[in-house]
Amino acid sequence: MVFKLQMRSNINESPKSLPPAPWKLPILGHLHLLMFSLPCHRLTELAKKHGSLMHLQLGELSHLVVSSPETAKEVMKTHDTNFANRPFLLVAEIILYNFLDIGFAPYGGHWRQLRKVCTLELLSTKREQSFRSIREEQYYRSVSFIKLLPVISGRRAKFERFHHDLDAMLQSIIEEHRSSKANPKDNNDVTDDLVDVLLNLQDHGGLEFPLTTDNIKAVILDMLIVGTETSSAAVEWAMSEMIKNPKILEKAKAEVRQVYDRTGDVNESDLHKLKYLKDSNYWNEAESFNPERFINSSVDYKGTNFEFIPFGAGRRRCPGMSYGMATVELSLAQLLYHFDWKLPNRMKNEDLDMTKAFGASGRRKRDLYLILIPYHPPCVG
Ligand code: HEM
Repeated sequence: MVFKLQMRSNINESPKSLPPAPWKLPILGHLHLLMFSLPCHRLTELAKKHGSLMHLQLGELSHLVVSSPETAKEVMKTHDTNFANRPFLLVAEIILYNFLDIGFAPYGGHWRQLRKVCTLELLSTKREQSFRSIREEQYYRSVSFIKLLPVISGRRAKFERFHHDLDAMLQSIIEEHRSSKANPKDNNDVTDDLVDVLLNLQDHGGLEFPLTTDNIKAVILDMLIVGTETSSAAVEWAMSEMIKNPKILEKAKAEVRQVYDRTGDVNESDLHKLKYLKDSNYWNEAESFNPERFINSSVDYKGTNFEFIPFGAGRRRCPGMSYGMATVELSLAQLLYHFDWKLPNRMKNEDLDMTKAFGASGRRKRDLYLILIPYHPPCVG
């Protein structure tokens, strides 16, 4: 099994036109098959048995599961718009203002407009720098809320209470921005941040669909939750894999220190010099961590090579790809540059537990605890 991709489709196809499927239960469909182990592992087993294209019924939605890059390309060509819709999630309905964000918006004009705003106004290179301060500030304000997400276990009343608190926080952020816009003298910040940009678009954007305040709140949540969860999960896994494979850790550390030792300043502008760090953990022997496989390889991560699609593919592929890559690479470069790392309590590297948690961003099941030893660069005292 070299590749696996789950695609969603709610087309009412007749059973005859659907690809092969495992046996299913009357109401659950195939849900029971994914409940007792990690979906990615279970799907791999099922694909081995049923072929490179199978059909799974999960509740009311029909899913196509594709397990080879060639089949994926073919299927995307013929069914592209069907895969542009998201599955229904109660948590997204309640927390994201009835799907008013980008990530869960149904495919159509409204989503297209938000996606354009996101790509051109929020995640453009020009904006990236000016958003750094708000990302940090708002990240800390909301992190305690975000941490609660996995604890909430599927009940409408709990989601609604959570949404109520989150909404109050977002409302106060918006009001603060409105009032500092109205009183520019009290405001020391000269650059527009993410909220300012969205409020400006709401007031003067000339958009096809009006940008409501709920829209703005939902988009802020997308940027905070999607943007931080995915990047931090990637950093956490990369660190775990390197701790488990000390030779790789040494190589990555040596490269980072060779590039940055001259100044001691780990900045974004020299990231392109790090060849080894542009890692990942999929593919041939998909379960083994082997960054070497990407060196001199023509396969990239941008969504056209279906062997490797960490950011998705097609119309809904991740608009935060460049930003996410920069965040992950810079965080790893800083962690590797400034510290040496070891496991606590004389734990052996090979004993590090690598179990994945059940969930969308695929985090570690158990937190990663490491001892850090500061590194003193030769040039900077
Ligand atoms: C390493 C970091 C990241 C990874 C691995 C990642 C991965 C993904 C994936 C797999 C998707 C679904 C794509 C599909 O359905 O085909 C997605 C969607 C999305 N991502 Fe990311 N992402 C990352 C960082 C970010 C950042 C930093 C932001 C914004 C600040 C962001 C914003 C979004 C949004 C808004 C969507 C929904 C797009 C839509 O539905 O049209 N992501 N991401």
